[in-house]
Amino acid sequence: MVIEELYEHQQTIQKVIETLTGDIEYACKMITDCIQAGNKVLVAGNGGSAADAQHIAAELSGRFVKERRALPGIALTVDTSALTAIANDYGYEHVFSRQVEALARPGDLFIGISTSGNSQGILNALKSATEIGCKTLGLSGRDGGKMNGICDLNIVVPSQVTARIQEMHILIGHILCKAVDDLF
Ligand SMILES: O=C(CO)[C@@H](O)[C@H](O)[C@H](O)[C@H](O)COP(=O)(O)O
Ligand SMILES: [Zn+2]
Repeated sequence: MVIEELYEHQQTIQKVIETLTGDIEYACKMITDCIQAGNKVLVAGNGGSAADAQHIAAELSGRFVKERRALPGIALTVDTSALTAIANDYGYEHVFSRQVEALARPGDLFIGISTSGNSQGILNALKSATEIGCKTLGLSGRDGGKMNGICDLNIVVPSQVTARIQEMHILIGHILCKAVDDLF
């Protein structure tokens, strides 16, 4: 079992190298352009992707590798009062979009993470972010789901396996953070 899991990860990373290098380079430009212009990065996802959202945001406000100034990254998964109130009063599918409407400004970058590309809360947040005038980056998998066509860029990890998709998402997240480090 162990070697099969490791090989599956290796095969997925090989496919990412072959098919997504250009997309990842473009995403690096999206995040560096955003921060360089004085705007902020908002990130959201569910379950394992919530952890990824927090991980990426923390690399910005804290640090990734290099010693540099604090940079504006916010995960929309951490305020349990906002999450529970919005879910309770409006429905779970609004937990991220409502926070986007409260916090996002034109020029900000919203990163929505969903391995299926179909989680309604992420889809709603991408739509709200677009309406506000944010740039939108999707990190998805499988066939990209409904995130196709509603993001400025939807990076679709070529795998059907949630775990492998998540592993590629955090790798891509770290590459985005490296691009930011290289600039600041
Ligand atoms: O981490 C895992 C599975 O590896 C789970 O917690 C997973 O993230 C959850 O089932 C999510 O609700 C899946 O949502 P999504 O990736 O399709 O948007
Ligand atoms: Zn997981």
